[in-house]
Amino acid sequence: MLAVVPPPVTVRVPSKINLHLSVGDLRKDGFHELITVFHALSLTDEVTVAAAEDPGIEVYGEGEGSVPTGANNLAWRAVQALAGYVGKDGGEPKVRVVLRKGIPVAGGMAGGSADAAATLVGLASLWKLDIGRDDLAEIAAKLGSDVPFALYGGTALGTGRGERLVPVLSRHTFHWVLAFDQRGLSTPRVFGELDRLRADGDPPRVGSHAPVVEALASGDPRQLALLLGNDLQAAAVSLRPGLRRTLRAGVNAGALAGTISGSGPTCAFLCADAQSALEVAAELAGAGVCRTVRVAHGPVPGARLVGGDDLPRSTPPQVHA
Ligand SMILES: C[C@@](CO)(OP(=O)(O)O)[C@H](O)COP(=O)(O)OP(=O)(O)OC[C@H]1O[C@@H](n2ccc(N)nc2=O)[C@H](O)[C@@H]1O
Ligand SMILES: Nc1ncnc2c1ncn2[C@@H]1O[C@H](COP(=O)(O)OP(=O)(O)O)[C@@H](O)[C@H]1O
Repeated sequence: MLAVVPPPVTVRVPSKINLHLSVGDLRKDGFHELITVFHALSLTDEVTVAAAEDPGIEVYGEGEGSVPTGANNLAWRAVQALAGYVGKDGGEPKVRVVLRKGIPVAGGMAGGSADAAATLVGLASLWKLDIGRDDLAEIAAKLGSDVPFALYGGTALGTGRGERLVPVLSRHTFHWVLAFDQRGLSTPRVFGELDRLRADGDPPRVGSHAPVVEALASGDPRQLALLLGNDLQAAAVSLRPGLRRTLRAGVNAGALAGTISGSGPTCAFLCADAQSALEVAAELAGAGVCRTVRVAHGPVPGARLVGGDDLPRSTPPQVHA
């Protein structure tokens, strides 16, 4: 009898920027307490999962040469985590994962986390699992601090090490220009640099996230522009001083404001509208301050099956402190 092989499943998953990132103390487990406002952008990766006798990972697109294809790829760790959770294939899942990357690698936009989240959603469909997004989020949090957000997307307040999420109302589509740097920055290195800067002095800290949440509800990009802030920015600029010039160039090109996303080095520029974003992107591309420029909008939904039925629940559960 012929075995029925299920058709491959493709998932589109957003990148993220941090509209607000407040870094607290270093915890005993090596992580820092965070308060962050995540915002999912239309710059995406696409992940295809398929049943295969020759398991493994293939990577194409943005930064393909610098993405590991072995067991340390975050998407493969997601395969193993879900297989372990449901007791499938004795820990050696017979699947092939193809990553088509648009998100810059080690860019502070959570590309690896996005691929892990997409893999969980794709496999849940491929294996016809009766599992919801909230159960996947528990597995996701073990894979990395940013992975749960990539499942839900939208705009959300993240606390803990970033994995505890509450949705934030965002009334508007915001338009962004993204400047990719020549090389990535290591997330642990940037957190370490912030610890060093804080041990040596007192770099300025972002204030409360509340005004950012209010600006999102108002939907006014000009109000939001005044409030973008990231405690990791000083550390990223300290490690990569050229970013100061990139940030200036975006504002000189007509952006309302610029910020470094997460641990960088990608710079995100908020623009007044879609037309302005195109104009800023064109001028920034000619300024010679970055490798590549992209336009994107947000918020957009989290990991979604392409052309198929989706898993239930599209916003994170309410969590009360
Ligand atoms: C900084 C942020 C902001 O959204 O994004 P990126 O710049 O990486 O995209 C995240 O906190 C990154 O999350 P993620 O990239 O998933 O990090 P993880 O794999 O969980 O952790 C990698 C390392 O970063 C440091 N880390 C991460 C999160 C956190 N709250 N405190 C930390 O100190 C730790 O050294 C940890 O070992
Ligand atoms: N699927 C993946 N895509 C990108 N990078 C990955 C992936 N899996 C593991 N990595 C590793 O994770 C590191 C961080 O990548 P990424 O998630 O893109 O950046 P960031 O943590 O800055 O948001 C990369 O340098 C790479 O070595």
